[in-house]
Amino acid sequence: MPSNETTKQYEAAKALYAAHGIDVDAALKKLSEIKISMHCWQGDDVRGFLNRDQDLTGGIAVTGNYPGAARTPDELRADLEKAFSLIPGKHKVNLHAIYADTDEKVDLDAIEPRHYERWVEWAKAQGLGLDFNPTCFSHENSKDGFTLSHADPKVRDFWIEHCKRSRRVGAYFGEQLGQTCVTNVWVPDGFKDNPVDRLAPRKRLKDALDEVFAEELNPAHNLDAVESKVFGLGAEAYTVGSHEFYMGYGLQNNKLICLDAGHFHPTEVISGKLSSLSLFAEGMLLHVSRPVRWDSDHVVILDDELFEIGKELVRGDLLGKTHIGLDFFDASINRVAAWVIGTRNTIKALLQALLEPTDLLRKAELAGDYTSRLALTEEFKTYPFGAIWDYYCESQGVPVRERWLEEVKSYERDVLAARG
Ligand SMILES: C[C@H](O)[C@H](O)[C@@H](O)C(=O)CO
Ligand SMILES: [Mn+2]
Repeated sequence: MPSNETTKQYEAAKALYAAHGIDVDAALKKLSEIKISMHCWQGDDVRGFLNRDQDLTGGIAVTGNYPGAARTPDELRADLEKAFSLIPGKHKVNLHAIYADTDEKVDLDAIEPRHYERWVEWAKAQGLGLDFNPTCFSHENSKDGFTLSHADPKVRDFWIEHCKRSRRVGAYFGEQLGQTCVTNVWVPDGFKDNPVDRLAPRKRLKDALDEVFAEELNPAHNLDAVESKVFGLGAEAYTVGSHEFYMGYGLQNNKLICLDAGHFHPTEVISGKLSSLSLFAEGMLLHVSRPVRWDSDHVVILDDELFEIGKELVRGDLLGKTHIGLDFFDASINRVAAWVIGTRNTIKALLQALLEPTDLLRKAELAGDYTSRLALTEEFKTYPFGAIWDYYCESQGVPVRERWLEEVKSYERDVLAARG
């Protein structure tokens, strides 16, 4: 229950919003229904448990050596639980295939739902949903930078098999948990230098995806997404799975189109793409991230783009067809804190958007009153949103403001420090 002081501040703030016709209680109810898919790989620097001897490849990089990374599935789950205890709402965990929790030595082309059973049992007990991703990197068969579009059919088949099996794991999650799992395919395939033939790898990728998606799965259990990228480390000149490629593929094949905030040119933003995609796509998956000069996967902060993403989703009523996931990995700070900061910020941006008097602003815009549009959007930025956020946190039983940091610090002292 929120304290008297928090409630007092909330009531005062609520009256200001109500003056513009905003129902704050309804906004909070809506917010509590939005699930954020928190990516497991922030907890251990994208290592996973299947190929721990392999270096991270695929043109992505984690920098930093902050102590306390999870080394086992139990440690990772304990860290996730800690993070969720500091984040309001009930959410999802996004797993990569390499996070299988099994005593068997299993390769990626042999994974089965049973290798993820412990994750399902845990998710059930925690009331969480699960999402999934085939891991097409950090493996012997991806060492030359190509997977599903590989010119060698043997290598290609390995990855096709892995992706097919990943979808079945996704369907198993959805069926077991009663919440649709989004299985997202991202491959790092690309050339460091200018290719002669841009078409052939794309043709191979298209055909490989057709094979991967050939099996019909119950959409209530599993939805497929495809994720593009402009470039990766070591694949600077050409990426097979470009935005145009996957937009075309997704539209033609009714797949969710995944937009990762770090996968576009530095001045290009994903918020601006949502309205267009919503008119044509089956749905969208977001990888909310923060590129700093490149796809650096910094922890998400409350910046203009995050607010804009929230506003686009709310103003366009796109929450029903958009799955919100996070994708960042920073090993230079406490990893539990990284999750808490990024996830709380994403929820805050959605709350800001839900508290906007959109109808009023839309009327001003339609009437050509751009002066009011600008004046009001600027004034609403400093409305007492913090008081609403504090009330929401307390009513959801999680710490207000920076109080969560103390809990992370003591977890670091009591649990993470022992890991070295
Ligand atoms: C772990 C990766 O970040 C993830 O699979 C993918 O979504 C990506 O964004 C690669 O750059
Ligand atoms: Mn991503």
